[in-house]
Amino acid sequence: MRKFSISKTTARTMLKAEKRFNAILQKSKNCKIPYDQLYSLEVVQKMCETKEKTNKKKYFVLIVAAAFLFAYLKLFKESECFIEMPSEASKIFREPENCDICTNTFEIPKIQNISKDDFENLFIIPGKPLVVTDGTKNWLAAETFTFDFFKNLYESTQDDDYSKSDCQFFPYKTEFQSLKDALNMSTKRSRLEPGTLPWYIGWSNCNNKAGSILRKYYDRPYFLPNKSENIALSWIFMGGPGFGAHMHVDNVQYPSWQAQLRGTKLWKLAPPPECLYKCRQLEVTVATGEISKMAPMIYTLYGFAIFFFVFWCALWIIHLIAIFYGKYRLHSKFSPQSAEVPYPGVSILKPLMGVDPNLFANLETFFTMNYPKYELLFCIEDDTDPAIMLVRSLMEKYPKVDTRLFIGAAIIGVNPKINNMHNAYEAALYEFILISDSGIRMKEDTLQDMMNHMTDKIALVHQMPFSSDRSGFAATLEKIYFGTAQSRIYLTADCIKINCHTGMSALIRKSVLDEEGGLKTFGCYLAEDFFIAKAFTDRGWKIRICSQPAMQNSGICDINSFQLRLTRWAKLRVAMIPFVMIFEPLTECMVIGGFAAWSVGVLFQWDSIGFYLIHVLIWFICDWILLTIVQNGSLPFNKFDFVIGWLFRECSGPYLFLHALLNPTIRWRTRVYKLAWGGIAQEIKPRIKF
Ligand SMILES: CCCCCCCC/C=C\CCCCCCCC(=O)N[C@@H](CO[C@@H]1OC[C@@H](O)[C@H](O)[C@H]1O)[C@H](O)/C=C/CCCCCCCCCCCCC
Ligand SMILES: O=c1ccn([C@@H]2O[C@H](COP(=O)(O)OP(=O)(O)O)[C@@H](O)[C@H]2O)c(=O)[nH]1
Repeated sequence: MRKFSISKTTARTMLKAEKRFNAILQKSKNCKIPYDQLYSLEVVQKMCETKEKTNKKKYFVLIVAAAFLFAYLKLFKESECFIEMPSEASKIFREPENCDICTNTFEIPKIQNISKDDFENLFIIPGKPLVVTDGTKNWLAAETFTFDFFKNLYESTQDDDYSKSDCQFFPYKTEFQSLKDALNMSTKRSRLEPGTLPWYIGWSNCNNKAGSILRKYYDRPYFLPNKSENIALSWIFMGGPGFGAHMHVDNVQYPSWQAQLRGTKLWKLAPPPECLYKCRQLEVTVATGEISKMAPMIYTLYGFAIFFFVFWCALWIIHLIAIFYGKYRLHSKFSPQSAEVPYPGVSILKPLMGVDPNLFANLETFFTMNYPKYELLFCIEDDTDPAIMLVRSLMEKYPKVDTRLFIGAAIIGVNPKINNMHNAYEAALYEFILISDSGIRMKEDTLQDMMNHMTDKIALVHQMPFSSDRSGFAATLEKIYFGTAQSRIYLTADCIKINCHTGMSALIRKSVLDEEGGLKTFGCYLAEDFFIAKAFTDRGWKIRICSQPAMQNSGICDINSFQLRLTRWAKLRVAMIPFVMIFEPLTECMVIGGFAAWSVGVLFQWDSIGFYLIHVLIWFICDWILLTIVQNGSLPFNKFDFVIGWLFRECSGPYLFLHALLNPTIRWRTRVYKLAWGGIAQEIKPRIKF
C-alpha cells in the first residue's frame, strides 16, 4: 500500500483499513476468488480513484514550483546568492572578527614614501590601518574633482547605463532620492554657502563612460603591491561638515583605500562588539592629498607600557636582592678581633640640639659600649640648651669614659649639624670618626661591628636606618617604613655599590675626610652625608653598611614629625639627584602597581584589577619578609597592626613625595632653607628661637 501525506488520525484509520483489506485479500485467496473480481468491489474502485487524484495534485505542485523557480532565476539572475540575506540580518549573523587586527593598536600612523613590501607586510597582512601622506602625488583629481565637474560629467554621459543595479547612492541625512537629484541642487547649496542646507552624499560610479574619464585624473596608488587586484567600482563621497556618514560596518572583502582630494575628514574606527574589551576606538584626521588605509599600529602608549612593565620587573628584582642581601649582610655574627690586632681608637661626635624624653637613655648607651678605645665628643650649639645639663650628669655618672663637651658652633657653612660638630672634629684625637645623631641608641658591640667592616679599601661604614621597638602607631609606622620601603632601596643600593649613605650613624676614616678638607668642606650642603660618601667613592674608596641597623630611638615619635622628616629628606634627594623626582614615586607599590596593571592590560590583555590586587598582595608579603629580616627577632606589633601600618605608609608615601615636590623650602629644626639643583643649600630665614 502507498502512504500519503495524512494526519495521524487518518493514518490510524488507513492502517486499520489496510489490515482489514489484507485480511479480506487473504480470505479471498483462501476462498480462491480471483483478484480481477475484487476490482468490481466499490471500495477498491474508490481507493484507486483517490490515488490518481493525489498523483495529479503532486504533479500540479511540482509544475507551479518549477514555474516560480524559473521566474525567480529570470528576475534575479544577476544576484550571487540564491536567497539574499536582508542587510540587518547579515549584521547579526556575520562571522566574529579576529581581534588581532586591532589589539594593541592605539594610533593610526601617518607615513610617507612607503614601499610596496612594507605596505604589504606591515599593514595589509596584519590588517592595520594607516594614512599615506604622499599617496596622491601627481594626481590631477585634487584640482579637477569639484561638484560642477561631476554635475557636467554625469549630464554629458547620461545615456550610458546609468541605472545599473550595482549603482548605489547614499543620501545620508539629506533628502535626495538619487545622484541625479543631488547633482541638481542649487549652485549656492552645492558651494555650501551660508543659509543653505548642509549636505553629504556618496555614490558608486557604474557609468562606464564617466568611469573612464574619471580614471584620467588619478592613478593606482604607488604603494599598492603589484599583485593586488583593482576593483573597477569607484566610490565618490563629497559634502560639507557635520552631515557625514554614521558609524557603520563596511562589509567589504578586500582592504580598501580612500584618497582625500579636498578638505579634511575625521575618521573614527570603532572595534566590533566582540573586540570591545581588547581594542579601542581610533581617530585620525586625513588631510588633503593623504590616502588612508583602514587599520591601526603600536605606538607611544605601547612604548610607555613596555617601560612601566620593565620598571615593574626591575622592582621585583630589587625586592629579591633586598631580601637575600639583607639575610646575608644584616645581623651576621662576628668574632671579636684578636688582642694582637687591637681595635683602633674612635672619636665619637654627638651633635645635640634640645632634649627629648629618650635622650638620656640613648646617650647612656654610648658610655656602656664594649669598645676598647674611644672618646665621646658632645657638641651643643646653644649654651642655654638643656642637653648640656643632661650630658654633664652622664659625664659625672661615667667618669672613666673619655668625654668632652663642646659648646658653641663654628660658622663655616649653612649646615647647622656641621657647624655644631666642627670644633669637636678639629679636636678629635683618633684616626676614626663616628658621627652619630642624637636619637641613636647603640648596643654594646655596635661599634665593634662597624669597625669590623672597616677593611683596607673601605673609608666609610654606615648603619642602615631602622628604629627601636617603641609603642604606638607612629612607632609602628616608622618601623614599617624603615624596615620595608627604605631598607629595600638601601640594601639593594649597597649590594650594587650605589651611594645611599644616610649620615645618622657613620664611621669615617678621618685621614680621607681630611684629604677632602675636613668636615667644613661639606658645610655648604644640608645632605652632607651623601656628598661625603660621594667624595670618598670618587677617590676610589669603598663605602658599605655594617651588619647592625641604626636604632633610632627619639622620644619624639608622632606621625606629623615623622612625615615632616620624610618630606624633608625627599626634598634633599630631589635636589641632589633630580632623576629621583621621576623614579622615586615609581618605586611606590600603589603607583607602580597601577602603571603595571595598565601595562599588562595593553601588552598581554590581562585583567588589570586582578593583576593589581595580586601585585599588592605579593608586595605586602615581600615587605613582611624583609621587615622580619631587618628586625631579626619578634616585632613589637601584631600582623593586624602591620596591615594597617603598611597600608597607611603605602598610601601616604606618594602623597608625601608630591607634597615635597610642591613645597621645596626645607625646614630643619629651627631653620629654613632652600636648595639649588645639585644640593647647595641657602638659609632663607633667620633662626627661630624656641
Ligand atoms: C629602578 C630603580 C630606580 C630607583 C630609584 C630610587 C629612588 C629612591 C627611592 C627611595 C629612596 C630611599 C633612599 C634611601 C635613603 C635615603 C634617606 C635620605 O633621604 N636621607 C637624606 C637625609 O639624611 C639626613 O640628612 C641630614 C643629616 O644630617 C642626617 O644625619 C641624615 O640622616 C640623606 O641626605 C640622603 C642620603 C642619600 C640619598 C640617596 C638617594 C638615592 C638613592 C638612589 C638609590 C638607587 C638604588 C637603585 C637600586 C637599583
Ligand atoms: O640645627 C641643627 C639640626 C640638627 N642638628 C643635629 O643633627 C642631627 C640630625 O638632626 P635631625 O635628627 O633633626 O635630622 P634628621 O635625622 O631628622 O634628618 C642631630 O643629632 C641633631 O642634634 C644640629 O646639631 N643642629
